[in-house]
Amino acid sequence: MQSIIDEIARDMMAIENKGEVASYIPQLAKVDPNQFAISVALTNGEVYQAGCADTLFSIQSISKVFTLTLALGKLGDNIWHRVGREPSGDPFNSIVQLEHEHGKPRNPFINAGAITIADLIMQGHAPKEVLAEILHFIRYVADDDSIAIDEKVAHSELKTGARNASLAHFMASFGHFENPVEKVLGTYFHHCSIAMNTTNLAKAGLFLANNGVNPVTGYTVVSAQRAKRINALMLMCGHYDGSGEFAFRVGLPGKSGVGGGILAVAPGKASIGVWSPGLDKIGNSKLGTMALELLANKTGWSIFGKESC
Ligand SMILES: NC(=O)CC[C@H](N)C(=O)O
Repeated sequence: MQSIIDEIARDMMAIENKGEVASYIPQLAKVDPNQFAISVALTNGEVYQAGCADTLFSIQSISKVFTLTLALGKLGDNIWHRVGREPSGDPFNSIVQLEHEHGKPRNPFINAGAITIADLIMQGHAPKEVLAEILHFIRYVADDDSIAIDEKVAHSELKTGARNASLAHFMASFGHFENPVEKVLGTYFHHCSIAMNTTNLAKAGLFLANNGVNPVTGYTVVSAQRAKRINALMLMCGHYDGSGEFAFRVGLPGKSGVGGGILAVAPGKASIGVWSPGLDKIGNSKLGTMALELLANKTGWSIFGKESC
């Protein structure tokens, strides 16, 4: 495994066009695109890393996997009254479907869906308390108590978050929100601004690769059924309108973020964190996707089968 990912990291660093860093969040626009990291946590507890795997980056929408897991823990299947589980086929910040579908977002991973999930997990509590809970959960699954919110990114998002604010107010106009819109947005912007490295991410996803159980501690994080369902949502919706392309090329459940990270799950085998800040046109990490495609091909981990037998 070490030689496979060393080779992938070398190949990625040699590519000249590394994509464009997200510019609509000014703090993310400052990140050097010339960086790549990959970490692979196997279900037997071994962890492998290559590139700048200790460098922290903004996990952005990858945080939606953890907030969805928390929401399911608190409310179970009741969340599906407020959010759907179908791919949207639209960009992550799109508003068009919301009017037709009466303020019910297509899935928990587009922005409207994740803002709804933030409203659901708040249950009348202050953003500070909910964020402490989200952080506590992520630190627990990643086994790293130093994981924290990058306040600069959170403020940068807050200042330029007109689109997300529009989505939230539009949904609130249907009478769906249980908490004040500004507080829900504050919670959402802050959980998107959590900083992690690829090894944190790989470890944090292990429970999804191992039927809901963290294979290192032996603790059950979620039921096997829930892990399977979260993986299904990641496969179908985790890359927005690029989810089909990601399934076609990589063939693993995955969740991307505009910070350039991707968490991918190879059920029964491994959890993988990759990061490279340059994005493709859809807003998914360009080199991150390429690296996962190479890894899936070299290991035969695609859930759809191997390239050759
Ligand atoms: N795709 C993403 O990572 C988007 C998350 C970002 N915080 C936003 O709301 O726009």
